[in-house]
Amino acid sequence: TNKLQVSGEMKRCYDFLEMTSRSFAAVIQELNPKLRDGICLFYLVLRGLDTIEDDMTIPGAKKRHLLESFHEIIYQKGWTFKESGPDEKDAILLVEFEVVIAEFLRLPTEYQEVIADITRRMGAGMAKYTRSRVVTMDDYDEYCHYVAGLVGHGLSRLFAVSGLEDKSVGENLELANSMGLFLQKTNITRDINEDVLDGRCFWPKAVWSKYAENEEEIISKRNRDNGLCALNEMCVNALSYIPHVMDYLSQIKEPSVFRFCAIPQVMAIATIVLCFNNANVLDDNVKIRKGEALKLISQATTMDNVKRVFYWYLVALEKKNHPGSHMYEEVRKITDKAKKDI
Ligand SMILES: CC(C)(C)CN1C(=O)[C@@H](CC(=O)N[C@@H](CC(=O)O)C(=O)O)O[C@H](c2cccc3ccccc23)c2cc(Cl)ccc21
Repeated sequence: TNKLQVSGEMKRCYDFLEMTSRSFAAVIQELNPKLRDGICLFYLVLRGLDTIEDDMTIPGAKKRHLLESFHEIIYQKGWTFKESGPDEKDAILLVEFEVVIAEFLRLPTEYQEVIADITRRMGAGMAKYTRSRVVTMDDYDEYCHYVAGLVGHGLSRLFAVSGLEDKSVGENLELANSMGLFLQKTNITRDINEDVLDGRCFWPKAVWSKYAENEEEIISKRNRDNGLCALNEMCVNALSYIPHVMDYLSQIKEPSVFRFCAIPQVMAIATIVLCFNNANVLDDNVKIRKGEALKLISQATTMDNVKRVFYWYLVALEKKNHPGSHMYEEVRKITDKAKKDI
């Protein structure tokens, strides 16, 4: 990455990228120059939204106003926000957000319009969910659409606008949505212990209320068998996006765009298979080992390799799926179908 060619402010933006998510920052920096800055800035704008959404010290009305107007804030030179709670890990990004805005305003107008449109729709969706909980399965799909599906929409439109991918990639937004939902639903399923201990819960009440009286009971040791039933239902729900993920990745041609898209997906399949029927998820924040992650990153280079990775993990899932484990039949259907298709 010849950083020397970027402006001082853009250099600072890449510093923020590395602060927020080191491993993924490297993948963004390896993107084709036509997309590198645009996606770095898109990522930072989304991280700015996320930092506001996550900050429990911002009063409800003020938070909703910030979320709903963030798509206009990104056009306001000099805007900064110094009121983040002390625990917000990315607070520095909002303090120095004017740097992101200055560079955003230097992007081609077409890129700005995609980023602003997604920011507007995501901010409105996040604002809606500051008031209501995720109750029904439709709420679950809608919330994940707002915070992750729309990212797929925006990225696919940027890929098309850059000319590096076919126009159709920016039009088939159902597949793009599924790319985001697979990642987000995997994260939500994995993070239940951390979220419940933080007083939050993104698992739909429609699932957990069959097995627990309240959110704390999902992870309690005395309710373990029921907690595992809920966990397995959450895993099966996330696994349902795999066919769409395969179809989406099959249409991506530019190598750096393929890796950018494939790396999070191979991490997600490994994570969701690790979570299935795994009581540790209810007690801890389980993560795939660093060595396994590095191996996955090295594999996420071609469609054939990605198919092999998914196939391998679905065979591993089949091995974990014992008669008597909850969702046994549904998992059988997924693994049998995948063994035919992949
Ligand atoms: C919520 C989320 C899944 C959309 C977050 N999200 C991702 O998870 C990142 C990966 C990431 O940040 N990994 C972190 C791990 C972590 O923080 O959990 C890492 O350090 O490796 O990838 C996604 C992402 C990348 C490529 C294609 C996508 C298509 C649709 C939706 C999202 C897509 C992402 C792309 C952009 Cl532009 C912005 C955000 C994301």
